[in-house]
Amino acid sequence: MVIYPLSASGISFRRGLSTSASTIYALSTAQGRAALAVIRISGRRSQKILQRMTRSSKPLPPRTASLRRLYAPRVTTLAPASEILDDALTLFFPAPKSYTGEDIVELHVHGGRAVVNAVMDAVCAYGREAEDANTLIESGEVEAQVRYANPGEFTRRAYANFRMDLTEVEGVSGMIDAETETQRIAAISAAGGYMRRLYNSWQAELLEISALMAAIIDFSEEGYFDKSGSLFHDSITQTSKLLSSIQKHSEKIERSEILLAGVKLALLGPPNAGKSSLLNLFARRDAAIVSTTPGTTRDIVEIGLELGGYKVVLTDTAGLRLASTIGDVEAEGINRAKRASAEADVVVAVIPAVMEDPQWHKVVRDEILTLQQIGVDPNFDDYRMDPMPLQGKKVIVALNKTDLLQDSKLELPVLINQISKELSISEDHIFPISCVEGEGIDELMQFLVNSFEGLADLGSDVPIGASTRVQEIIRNDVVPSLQRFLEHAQDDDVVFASEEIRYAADAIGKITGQSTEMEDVLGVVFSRFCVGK
Ligand SMILES: Nc1nc2c(c(=O)[nH]1)N(C=O)[C@@H](CNc1ccc(C(=O)N[C@@H](CCC(=O)O)C(=O)O)cc1)CN2
Repeated sequence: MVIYPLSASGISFRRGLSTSASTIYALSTAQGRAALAVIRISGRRSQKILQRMTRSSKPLPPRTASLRRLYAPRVTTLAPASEILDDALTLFFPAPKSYTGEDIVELHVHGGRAVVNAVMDAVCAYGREAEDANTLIESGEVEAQVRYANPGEFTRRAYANFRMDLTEVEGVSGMIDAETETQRIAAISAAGGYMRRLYNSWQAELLEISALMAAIIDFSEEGYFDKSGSLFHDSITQTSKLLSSIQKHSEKIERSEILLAGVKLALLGPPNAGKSSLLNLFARRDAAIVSTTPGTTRDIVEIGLELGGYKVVLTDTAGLRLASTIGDVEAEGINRAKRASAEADVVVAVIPAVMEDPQWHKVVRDEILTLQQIGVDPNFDDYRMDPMPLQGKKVIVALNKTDLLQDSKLELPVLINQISKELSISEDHIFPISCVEGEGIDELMQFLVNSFEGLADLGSDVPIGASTRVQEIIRNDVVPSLQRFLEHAQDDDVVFASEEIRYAADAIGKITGQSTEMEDVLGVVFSRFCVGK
């Protein structure tokens, strides 16, 4: 039997070999004054450190919170009372049932800077006491140490000890970085093992197909299998099905991306229309300079905010004006404004209900009409939500300063109708607002939130977060190799086809951080075909 090496990539993660001599500790909560702080210790010496620190010889009850007094090492030169460090809630998780798979101790202390520093100094000092060194020399280890953890080292140990795969590791960092509700939901699917299970199931299926292919190759001469046989046919069907679900998954990741990176929302409009005031209302803070002098916003102000659970990157742009009436600096600002609007997912055109300069529409109208015609990336077509009479950009009008109208009941319908016609924007997409009085802001925001939902268009699916690493492996390795499999299979090229399956399985192994072994393939072959018989 020909055995093809699976891990051609040669990646080695040295997993399972992590009987690290060092015990690590770190402040797991944020730096700085706080009500509480959690100090985590992981490694063989953690229990010993805790016993000494609490001056207790009793082993701690596993996985149970207990209130203990923490003492400084006796070396202190200060008054005896200073030996008391803090009263802390302590936890002990014995290996292997812990986050890292090693013994873990958690100290929940008061969150003052001096408390944290003193407790951490004590952890280090107790950990380095000579007695331990003797035990370690006996056990044949030289370099046992207690030291402050490197970034991500607890999770790295969790991975090394097979407590997590790489998608879960990435999920954990996603949980920590999540700023919005959607980002959190996207991260929990990875952190909670959903991606691991999904990718492992793909890999298991590929190994099964690989086993089929190996059997076809090995026994074809003996007449048990042939290329026209049903097994070969089955493997092609199975692979095409798998390929299509992998492609669907990949599209879902791309759609989720807009939620994760943020919807790009641009504010556009003539000078002094109230764009910055609207931005401030959105951001609920004074983020942009609000001034009544036209042309204040010469540059682009970018603000990240959360609207209805969506991350939004909002750009306030320079007011559009006629190029002949402005200076170079402002002209550059206007160019940037145009670029920002062209790149935006949604554009809010802010137009004052009472026009100071009737020339506004020459510029704004042209700009908005151009935006509507800007072709969007064809890949984004399916995410575009509604059947708006717009070709390209989604443009919404905020008709501002309605408080300045003499008789808004009478004037507004006329204005809305006029703008709708001039800009070929549906009346439903024109929102009368007053930034000064806060009128109509909620309705506008609600509409925006609804359109964000349309942009990501995940249906009933939850957003999934996948790292660029994962996306690239799926896009550049897994999908192409399965496509090549189908091509080779079409040409009855069983050997080449079978190599592609193994390549795809190996690529998925790269995603989860576990490399596939030929043993797995053999295991499946034996269980399915009773080869030795
Ligand atoms: N105090 C505290 N809170 C925390 C954490 C932590 O480490 N400490 N976490 C850190 O990220 C998260 C929880 N994650 C954890 C994941 C696994 C285990 C653990 O002990 N796992 C064992 C036992 C599981 C069980 O009880 O059945 C295991 O998997 O074998 C603990 C925390 C969030 N909150």
